Amino acid sequence: MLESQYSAPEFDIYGVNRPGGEPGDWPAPVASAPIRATVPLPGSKSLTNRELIIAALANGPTLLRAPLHSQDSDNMVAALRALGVSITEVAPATEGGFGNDLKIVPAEELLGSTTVDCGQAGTVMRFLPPVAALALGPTTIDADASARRRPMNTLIQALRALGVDINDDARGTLPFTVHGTGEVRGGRIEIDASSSSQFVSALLLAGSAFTEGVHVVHTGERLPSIPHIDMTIRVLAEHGVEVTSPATGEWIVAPQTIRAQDVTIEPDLSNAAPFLVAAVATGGTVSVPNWPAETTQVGAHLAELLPQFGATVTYADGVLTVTGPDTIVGADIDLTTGGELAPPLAALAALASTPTTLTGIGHIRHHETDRLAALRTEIERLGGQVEELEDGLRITPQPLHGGQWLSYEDHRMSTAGAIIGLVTPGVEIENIGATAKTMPDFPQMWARMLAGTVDPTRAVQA
Ligand SMILES: O=C(O)C1=C[C@@H](OP(=O)(O)O)[C@@H](O)[C@H](O)C1
Ligand SMILES: C=C(OP(=O)(O)O)C(=O)O
Repeated sequence: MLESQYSAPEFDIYGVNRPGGEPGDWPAPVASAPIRATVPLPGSKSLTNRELIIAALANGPTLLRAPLHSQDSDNMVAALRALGVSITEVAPATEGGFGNDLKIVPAEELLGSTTVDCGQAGTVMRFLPPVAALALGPTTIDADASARRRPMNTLIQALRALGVDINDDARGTLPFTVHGTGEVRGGRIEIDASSSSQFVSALLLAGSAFTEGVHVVHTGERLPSIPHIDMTIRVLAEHGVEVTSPATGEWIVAPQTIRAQDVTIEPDLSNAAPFLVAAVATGGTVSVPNWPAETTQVGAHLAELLPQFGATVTYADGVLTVTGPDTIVGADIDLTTGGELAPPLAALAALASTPTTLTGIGHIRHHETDRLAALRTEIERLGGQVEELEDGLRITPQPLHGGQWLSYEDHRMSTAGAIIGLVTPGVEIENIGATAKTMPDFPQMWARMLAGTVDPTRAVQA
């Protein structure tokens, strides 16, 4: 296993643990007043890992500006390097405060005979195997123990049907070995992507490099996270790759060249959620700069979702601002398109004055953890009332009390606990380090938000 540079902080940044927690837990800071802060955010995980895959398959070098640097992106970088892609860090022309740019030079020939560690990253475990199939030699793909439960069978069966030789243990999960021959036949394939949109994205991202291209037909009853498929299509289009969709749930990519092109990664709008929700939870105001006017990121839906809880949202000059209400109200929301927003919204719902129902999110049982069970368990442990539905949660607000909040090695569980802790004294987050998956600086960013300060190096970019 590769060692990531990111790990849990050795001690909490506030120095002491409060009663109710275990040594090493992170005492969630309580907001002593409504939060007022501007919070710049690091790059999008979903865009960074798509652009890395595309750059690796492109017809020349690429400069990725303002990419995310976190466990998920590190695992993607390491995986592509293991296949022979050159990825180097270069100092950014404009200091954005979130680390170096990345220069990617595709391999003359992708080579397997290697092992890849996906860590916890769904985008690596789904997007990398089709690329490994294009490499010459075997690539063994594995992940953290906690991620070995995530569904992979749809991709394994799809790649086999497209002509790829895969050695697995028939459990439909990692680890498995892709025996790459340097080419993939491709063609038409029917898949059931109801457990993750990432299966569709994975086939489309690499499909233009398959000999016959790829024609994906989704046969399942439901398809979650459609904005993430739209993101894949948009990013491919920006590199000259046309994806056509002759019918709903059907996509065709003809064999074609991926044009190398330098890109700037947008801030991660899903990671904006805990900060914007903090404004709602405390009746304060939080602004996020560099918010794109137009984007395929599902986090942009927060601008319509948060007003349903009573918040006011404004957008001007590239800055999104959320102001909390005097009284948070509950909402009934179908989150089929944005399941990754469920943890922060569930945390907010637990602080509302009336019940909330979140539906369309049965598939988030297959995220970093079973998020429906994890949210119910942890909110209930603090005194809340949550009913687990087949495809969602019904949250009935109750007075909450402090106590330990387990993270299940899930970054969005850690940040959901931090939200509740803002207004509930004594919440102790077990494993705040789980946030390193997509936001290694989360504890520091949270502290800066509470202090209302903005790091001048991270001010709004021109
Ligand atoms: O393609 C992507 O970048 C993602 C797709 C979604 O996955 P699911 O379709 O499995 O929900 C999302 O939840 C995940 O955080 C990122
Ligand atoms: C589901 C998520 O991640 P992944 O990319 O690992 O699927 C997430 O970030 O909420």
